[in-house]
Amino acid sequence: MSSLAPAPAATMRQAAILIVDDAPAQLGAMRSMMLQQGYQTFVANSGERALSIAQRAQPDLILLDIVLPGMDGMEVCRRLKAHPSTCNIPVIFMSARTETDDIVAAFDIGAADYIPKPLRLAEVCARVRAQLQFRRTSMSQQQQAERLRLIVDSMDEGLMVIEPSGRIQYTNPACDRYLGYAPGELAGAALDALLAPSVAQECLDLFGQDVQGGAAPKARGAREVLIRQRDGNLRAMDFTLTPMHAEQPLFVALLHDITHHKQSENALQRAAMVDPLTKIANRRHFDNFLDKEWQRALRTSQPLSLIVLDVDHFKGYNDSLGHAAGDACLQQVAMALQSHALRATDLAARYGGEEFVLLFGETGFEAACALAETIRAHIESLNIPNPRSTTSPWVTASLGVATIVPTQIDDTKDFFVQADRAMYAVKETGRNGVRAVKTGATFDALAVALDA
Ligand SMILES: Nc1nc2c(ncn2[C@@H]2O[C@H](COP(=O)(O)OP(=O)(O)OP(=O)(O)O)[C@@H](O)[C@H]2O)c(=O)[nH]1
Repeated sequence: MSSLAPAPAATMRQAAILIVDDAPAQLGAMRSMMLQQGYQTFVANSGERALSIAQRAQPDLILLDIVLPGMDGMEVCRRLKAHPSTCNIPVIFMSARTETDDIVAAFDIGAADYIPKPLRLAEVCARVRAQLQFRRTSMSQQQQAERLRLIVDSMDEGLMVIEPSGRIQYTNPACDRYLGYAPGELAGAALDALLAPSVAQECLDLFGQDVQGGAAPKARGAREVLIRQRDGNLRAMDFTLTPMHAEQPLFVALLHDITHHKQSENALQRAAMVDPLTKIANRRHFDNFLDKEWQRALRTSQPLSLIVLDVDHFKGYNDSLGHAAGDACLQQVAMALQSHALRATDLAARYGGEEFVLLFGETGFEAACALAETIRAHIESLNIPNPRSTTSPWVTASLGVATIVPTQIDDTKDFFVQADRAMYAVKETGRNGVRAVKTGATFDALAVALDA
């Protein structure tokens, strides 16, 4: 025993050793040697006792004699390995049997080591140390793996591990949750079950380049994709692909849900197009809409009609009833206008102050005149009193109409000016009326032809 190496610092953590031997002298010697090494010890002189202590005390290592009364060491080891609470405890056999068959049988049932008797105590200590060190290392690896699993499981981002063929190997709980799948259900699925075919193909191309290219693989920046959920709905996600440095080429996809971000982006976009007071389209929306409808009318040679509407004597209205009442009046007028612009090719908008505009696609001159008159009558029939009006006891409006079949030499600006001028002509001739003009090169040419 004097030749034994000093106990290494690691053993000061008091690893617990269970020593199983039916020979009291051997048991005693082993025990005092292990104590001297700084280990905590348990002893058992039978297989049954060894099993019971192992389950209760959960030692870090078991030194197990093979020849025992009753249940032999081989059977003890078999049972230890079969039980979940003891299967990971390393077992070192100690035996005088040194036949190859015995040694092979011992390793086959899960022995960590096999020490021949008579024991050389320094060798026993060295083997015990090695096993304990190995156990510590593998336990810390297990703990690390467990910690990594916990991190991946509790991530808010979805994570997928994908093979270069596009086969999904693993998805974390956030990914399953986002896409509405049960845990593990996506494993084995193809990437194109989730992505649009063109996007899935792009990913496969990238995988191919990374696998064959030999160049240092690098992460691809996040890109916005629509991912198909299990119920078929699409969900907007930021999608980042990163090659994984593993034995086999694999790719990690990170999915960041941007549905809320998209919703607020859409809400912002919508808000940017709406007049805050009246909640109908604003001038910017109208200008874009006019450009779009103009281009369409150019292609189809269909007429386009524009109404510019200005509330009459609105300054007087505000002055007599207050600004808040003025606001409410504008809201009522806007609602009335909105009710006349129902087709996808129509739009009612507040252009500014008490001025409104309405655009009607595929609407000719007569139809636009009729519409304008209906709208004028509608405003008057709202019966909103306007005490200062010299035109009517009620709030009224003046409407200018312009109709055009646009050609390449016409422009939207002049079209608007024509409707505006018509509206001012109504103002000058008593208000609460409609004035309409046909404008643009098509009608000019027609007028010339008729005059001729
Ligand atoms: N309450 C309210 N008033 C507004 C708003 N925008 C513009 N106005 C008012 O609308 C009035 C427009 O007055 P004017 O341009 O002189 O025209 P008017 O009094 O309607 O006279 P005519 O157009 O000639 O019939 C001004 O007093 C503005 O202050 C608004 O958002 N709310």
